[in-house]
Amino acid sequence: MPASPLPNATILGYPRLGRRRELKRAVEAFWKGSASEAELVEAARGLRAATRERLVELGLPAEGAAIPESFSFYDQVLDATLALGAIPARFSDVAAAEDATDLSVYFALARGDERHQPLEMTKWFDTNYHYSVPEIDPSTPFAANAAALVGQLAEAREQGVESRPVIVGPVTYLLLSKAADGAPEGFAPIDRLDDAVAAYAELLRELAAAGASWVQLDEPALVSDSLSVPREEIVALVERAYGVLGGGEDRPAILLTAPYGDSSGALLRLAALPVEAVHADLVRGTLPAGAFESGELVSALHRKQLVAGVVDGRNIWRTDLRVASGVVQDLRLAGVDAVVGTSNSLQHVPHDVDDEAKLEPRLRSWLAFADQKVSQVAVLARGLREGADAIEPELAETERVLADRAAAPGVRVDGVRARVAEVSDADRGRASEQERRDAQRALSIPRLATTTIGSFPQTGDIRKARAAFTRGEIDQAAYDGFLREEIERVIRLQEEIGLDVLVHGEAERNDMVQYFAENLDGFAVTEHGWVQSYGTRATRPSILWGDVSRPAPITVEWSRYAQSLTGKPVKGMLTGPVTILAWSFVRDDQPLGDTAAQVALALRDEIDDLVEAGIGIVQVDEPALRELLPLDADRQAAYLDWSVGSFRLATGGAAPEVQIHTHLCYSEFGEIIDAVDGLDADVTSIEAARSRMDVVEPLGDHGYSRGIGPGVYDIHSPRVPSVEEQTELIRIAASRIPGEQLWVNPDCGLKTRGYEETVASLTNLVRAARAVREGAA
Ligand code: MET
Ligand SMILES: [Zn+2]
Repeated sequence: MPASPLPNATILGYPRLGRRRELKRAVEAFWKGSASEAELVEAARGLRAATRERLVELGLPAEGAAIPESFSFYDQVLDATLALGAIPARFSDVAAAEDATDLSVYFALARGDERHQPLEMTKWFDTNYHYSVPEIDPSTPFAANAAALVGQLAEAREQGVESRPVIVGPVTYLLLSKAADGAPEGFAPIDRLDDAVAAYAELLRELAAAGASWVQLDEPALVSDSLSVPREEIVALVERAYGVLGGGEDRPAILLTAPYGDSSGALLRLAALPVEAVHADLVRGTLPAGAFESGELVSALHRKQLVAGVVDGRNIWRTDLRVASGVVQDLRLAGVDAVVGTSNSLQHVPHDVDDEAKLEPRLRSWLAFADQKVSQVAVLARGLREGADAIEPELAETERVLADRAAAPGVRVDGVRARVAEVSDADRGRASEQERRDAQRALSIPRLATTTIGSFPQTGDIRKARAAFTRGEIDQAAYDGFLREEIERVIRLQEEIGLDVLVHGEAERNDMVQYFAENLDGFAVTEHGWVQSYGTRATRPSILWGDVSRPAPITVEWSRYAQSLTGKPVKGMLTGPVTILAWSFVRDDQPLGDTAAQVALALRDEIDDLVEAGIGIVQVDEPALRELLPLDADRQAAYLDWSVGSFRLATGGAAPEVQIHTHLCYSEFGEIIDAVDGLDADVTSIEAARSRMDVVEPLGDHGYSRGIGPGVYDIHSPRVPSVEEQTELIRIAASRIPGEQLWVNPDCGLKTRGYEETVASLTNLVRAARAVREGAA
């Protein structure tokens, strides 16, 4: 300290799995034992080197800490746990083992072993990325371990790059932690803030000693109203923590970031902290109202840098460079030392549009994946250095591309728009609950009816057949024949097990969103557009680029076939509009609600056709309803309005005798219970086994009157829950919810499970339901 300022271009982070998911393969080989730890470490080093080289090639300076060290073997919150030495006591035997290495402890926490449950995983802010939840109690150790970060710095230096270590900041870290089992009543991890900050201070000292000029501390907690502590208090906690960290002598310069939302309410206070740079997400957020014009912001930022997150790290569209350039030029003109940056880490977008040779070139020209976004940052930064005129050709070019996008066929389809315009409130309402209950008696569904959530195990055979079909090795008829056999097998199996409401098993779907994207107009799918979901897992979100419509029925033939095989009711199975949007990259040129309504109408037609084909029960999954809830409380009401509205629009055409189910797979339910009620589904299944039915209580209190299926079988592990265990859970639920409303089902779909454990678990589930039904066990 004082360090030289950051160069005027940076990003907050970069995808970690590698362009071809090399890290996934390396880590999984290590887990399987087919690669040594040394080989894994070497692979990771190679990936990090490739990333740095690529970032320099794309225009980030190699000097001055513009390049973040955002690599992770598994998860950035887990990285922080290791860097802080905050190993939960229940893993102390692992850490003490003679042959323990940092990496073996790391993966034990991530994945568990025979004797240890892994750390829980949960969603990171409003993304579909999952982090490993730290477990903190009053005696959790905090002892800095900077080895990994220091190693990366040295590696970078050898490569001729001065990089910037990135760590989740102390306030966010603790607010995302949970109290370890056995922690005293009333204890909250954030109570340990001072201890954690001391460890961070030590980390910073070690980094400084290793030559780090800058460090990035991420505090997305600053933008969230969904944490256990109100936002106002979070800002105060950040002030307390950074007051201490900033006061430290031997430390790198600090860049404090606030990604994923609007920190404008706190920015003036953040600017007053003893840090050298603050970041603001200027895609989702704004600058503090009035403070810019009044000069307040400029004086608050005196001798500090502002990293202006003007390039969207959550989406794959080309940035409107003219608008972004305007924002950063205004800052510069006002006297702010602005650095062009991304709104958040690019870990949520795929690598490179140029890898997508099969995408329609016109669509491709509208897109920017991580690499294109880095180039855009570099262009904007040049505009700051040389003046906006210097980048006029680039500004004009994006303008041309955006205009092309706006006018391209399929982006606005008159018929689709006319239909949305005609939607009225009546389309979003069904018959009264009572009327529906009466009409649905004809379905003859027993009390405590047993069912599953939809998917059955996706076996190697299914994946092989799909791959062969995709490669053109088998034709449509052969593939369809294979799927029919699979459906028949799954139906017979469910009959044998004795389930009451059957499913066709979803063997035809590679993914519950992509399958619909492939069958609806307005979507495109990518070849290499992988985005990390957790650990080594990645998904390939589809791109929703145009007006959405359904050229032909999608699921109807499979459901009709399944129903033709059995006298028991077969549930039709659809993914809901909110989830389709949440797990795709969605056009940014109109409100999400407008797009959701188009998807809803397509699904509405699908439900009509299913009913026409003799399907009496249709499930519309909305597992992402909670995920998409805005972090900002002010935006939540509007969100709930369009999200619930789109579900109701999708299902509102169903006659009273059609039973509509929905499924949500998370248990923090309290926050959106009104929304779930608002969906007005006849039956809702939710995850509940892991929390031992905790979710049922708020429902009971709420006077929830429709059907509810709290999961009694945790499908996240291969463990087979016994009859007794499941009986107990059903009993707990039945003590809080009238038996007529209760359904018995697993927590979620079975696609990731094997057949052996699935059959055993479902057999036990059916026995448990019977036992409670008969009051005999
Ligand atoms: C993530 S929710 C999954 C629901 C889907 N119907 C399935 O069973 O797989
Ligand atoms: Zn689910």
